[in-house]
This record gives sequence, C-alpha cells and structure tokens, in this order.
Amino acid sequence: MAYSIFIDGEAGTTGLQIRERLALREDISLVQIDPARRKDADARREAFSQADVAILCLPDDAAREAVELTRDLDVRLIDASTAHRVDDRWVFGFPELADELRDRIATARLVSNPGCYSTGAIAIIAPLIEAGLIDEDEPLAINAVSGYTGGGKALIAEYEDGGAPAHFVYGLNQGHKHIPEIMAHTGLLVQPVFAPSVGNFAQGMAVQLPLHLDDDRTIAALYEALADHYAGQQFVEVVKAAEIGARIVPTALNGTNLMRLSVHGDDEAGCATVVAVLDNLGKGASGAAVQNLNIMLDLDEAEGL
Ligand SMILES: NC(=O)C1=CN([C@@H]2O[C@H](COP(=O)(O)OP(=O)(O)OC[C@H]3O[C@@H](n4cnc5c(N)ncnc54)[C@H](OP(=O)(O)O)[C@@H]3O)[C@@H](O)[C@H]2O)C=CC1
Ligand SMILES: CC(=O)N[C@@H](CCC(=O)OP(=O)(O)O)C(=O)O
Repeated sequence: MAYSIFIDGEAGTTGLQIRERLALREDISLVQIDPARRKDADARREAFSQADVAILCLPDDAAREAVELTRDLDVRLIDASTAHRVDDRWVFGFPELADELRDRIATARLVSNPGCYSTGAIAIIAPLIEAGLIDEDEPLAINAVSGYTGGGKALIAEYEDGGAPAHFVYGLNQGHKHIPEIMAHTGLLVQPVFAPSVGNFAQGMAVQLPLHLDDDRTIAALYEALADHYAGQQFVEVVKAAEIGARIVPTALNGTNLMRLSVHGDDEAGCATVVAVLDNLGKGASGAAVQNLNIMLDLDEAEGL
C-alpha cells in the first residue's frame, strides 16, 4: 500500500522539486487539491486529513497556519520553512549531524528541514566544535554564495526578467533568518558574522568558513575531524582539496542530494577555508525533505534521490 503525501505549496520552488522527486514513486501517492483552492484553509485541511505525511513548502506564516490546521489530525509534518527550526517540539531534520537525530526523525510527528545556508554552515561547524577544533565562544565569519532559486518565486522572476545583477551580497545587517538555527544546532555562543550572496545561476551554493590555524588546528586535523564525523554517510562526503582543484564550483552537485565538504589552505600561512558545496534545492531543501520523509516512513533513505 502506498503512503499518502500532501505537499502544501506544491506550486512553489521547493514544492515543485519535491513533487518531481515523489511523482514517479510507486510507494507514494500524492494527495492533491484544486490549484485554484491551494490557499483555501478548508481544502488544505481536507488534504491534511487524507495524508500520512504533509510537507510544508510555504512562507513561515503559512507554515504556522498549517500547523494550526492539523492540530487535531494524525498527519505527520515536515516543514521546509524557517518557522520551527529552533522549536524544541520539532526534530531538526539533519540526520547526518548525529545518529541520535536520525533515530528521532524516524519516529517524530514534527520534523523541521534545515535551511540551505544553515545545512552547509552547521555541517562544518558542529563536528569541529565536537572535535575541540573550534571553541563555542570563538568569533567566526561565514561567507556564502547561492543560486537565485534560493530566493523563491520572487527572486527567480527578477533573474528571469533579466533585471537582476550578476552577483550581489546581502544580509549584512546580520539579521539573516538562518543565524538562530546555525547557533542553536552548533552550540556557538557568539553570533557569527554572516555574509551571504546570490549569483546569476539558478541552483547551487558554496558556504565557506575561514579559520586561522595553529599547532592543533591544522589542515589535516580539520579534514580528519570532518571525515571521521561523516564516515559512512551516503549524502555527505568529505574530500581532499587536491581532488577538487583550484576552483570551487557552487553548481557542482546540482540535481543531487549530496553535500561535499573540503578543507583548503596552508599550514605555514596559518590560514584555511572549510567549504561546503550543495544544491540549495537538493540537500538544501527538497532533497533533504525527501530524505527525511524516507526516514520517517522507514524506507531506504536514498529512495527517489
Ligand atoms: N528556495 C530555496 O532554496 C529554499 C526554500 N526553503 C523554504 O521553503 C519554503 C518555500 O520556499 P520557496 O519554495 O522558495 O518559495 P516560493 O515562493 O517559490 O513558493 C511558496 C509557495 O507557497 C504558496 N503559498 C503562499 N502562501 C500560501 C498559503 N497561505 N497557503 C498555501 N500556499 C501558499 C505560494 O503560492 P503562490 O504560487 O501563489 O505564490 C507558492 O506556491 C519557504 O519557507 C522557504 O524559506 C527552504 C530551503 C531552501
Ligand atoms: C538566495 C536567498 O534569498 N536565500 C534565502 C534563503 C533560502 C531559503 O529559502 O532559506 P530557508 O531554507 O530558510 O527557507 C535568504 O537568504 O533568505
């Protein structure tokens, strides 16, 4: 028997890509509503009542509203929005962060998908804190570049109209919505300086953490800590800088649910940059949501990915 899945917001950027990943699966049956009624609370509640799991691909306020609509229903939820990522009642949907987290996702009713930039930043920082190579109270800076689909339908329209710049940096008032989840899920006590940017390509992202090195914090030690942490994971790989070469390309993993971590720099110079490359709509959103769905349904984690 197929599981019934409702994608609330399936006409949006994240929702469409989840639908593409689920549409051909025989173990999944999609619950659909008349597109004209996609924002109608009664139609959505009816869809929620028919679903085993609903995936919320909505702006934050609409995601909160969806939670209210499902309050007395049995449906389990995966929320792709920012609304519940630092809410203790929700399990953070980043199974590679800790085995215990994967177990909790499997049985959770409420799972919050990590943000796209946060996925890269947390993937780098959390294991390095655990390994004692970054202090919880160390002041860090995170730079990133994203494809324009990260800004949803509105930013896509700007790029497709041809009016948007080739590249822009933003968020420098340090109020970016991913900062709270990066701190909450790494244990960082000092707010990192975060400088995201957007380039004129649809999908793909690179998140960079510059670090100064010392006798303990060497390139090899950073690499080993990350490689140990992610050993055996099928969607997070840690590769040697030499395998990547001089250019790190944000679009390298587009269309996949992979995230690739690498450590670049020079011990003599005392400087390194740890980089995460992922598809903002793959491991950064839609792919991660499908991975979490597979875990929640006790299916092969890679099904449809
Ligand atoms: N794009 C990305 O890379 C990532 C996005 N996310 C998150 O996923 C969520 C969706 O983002 P994204 O897909 O980019 O956004 P989009 O703007 O592309 O899509 C949002 C969709 O939600 C629909 N919608 C808005 N309000 C309601 C409502 N009240 N009821 C039902 N549907 C509604 C919109 O309808 P309409 O078609 O009328 O606009 C639209 O189809 C956001 O919370 C975002 O932060 C997470 C990770 C990465
Ligand atoms: C390029 C761009 O605008 N990116 C979005 C983040 C992408 C996204 O939608 O983030 P969530 O994963 O938290 O939903 C931003 O900076 O707000």
